[in-house]
Amino acid sequence: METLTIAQLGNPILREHATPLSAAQYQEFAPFFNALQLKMLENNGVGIAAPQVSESIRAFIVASRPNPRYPDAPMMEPTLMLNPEITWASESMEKDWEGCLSIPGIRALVNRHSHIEVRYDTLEGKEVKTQMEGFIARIFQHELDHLNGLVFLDRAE
Ligand SMILES: O=C(CSC(=O)[C@H](Cc1ccccc1)CC(F)(F)F)c1ccccc1
Ligand SMILES: [Zn+2]
Repeated sequence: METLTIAQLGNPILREHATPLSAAQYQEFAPFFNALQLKMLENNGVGIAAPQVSESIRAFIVASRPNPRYPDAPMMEPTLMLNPEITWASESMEKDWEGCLSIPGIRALVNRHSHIEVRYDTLEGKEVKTQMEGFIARIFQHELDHLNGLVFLDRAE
């Protein structure tokens, strides 16, 4: 596999609606998902979506960690989420700063749901249903937007 390149804003791939994966494909993509996680880590990201490396499939990684901007952000293992969905979202919204590996050097204030309930599949094909709030909920919503051809600037206040 050639090394992954992060698509920058202006690349039409970032504007596509990504394609769902069939469970039969999960294991097939395992090497790609490892490369995707490495790409995120080498760029100090707290998340990354497959379309950002020009693979228009419904998969992303969430990897919250404390950082200067979010000192109280929870430390979590990088988590691969396949065919992710929001099943419930709070009325209450919170505004905070976001960045994007596809739009380097730009930060914007973005309104996101404070609490969400989500579902996704793991690489092993197990369905996970869980609740998220705060920074993790923010990252999930940011990455899900990437699967639907949206970037955070589209929602900037
Ligand atoms: O700007 C970055 C890197 S940009 C980043 O990690 C994006 C994820 C993200 C950062 C901040 C808020 C929500 C999502 C990753 C992307 F672009 F692939 F989606 C950042 C890192 C830690 C905290 C805040 C910002
Ligand atoms: Zn992004």
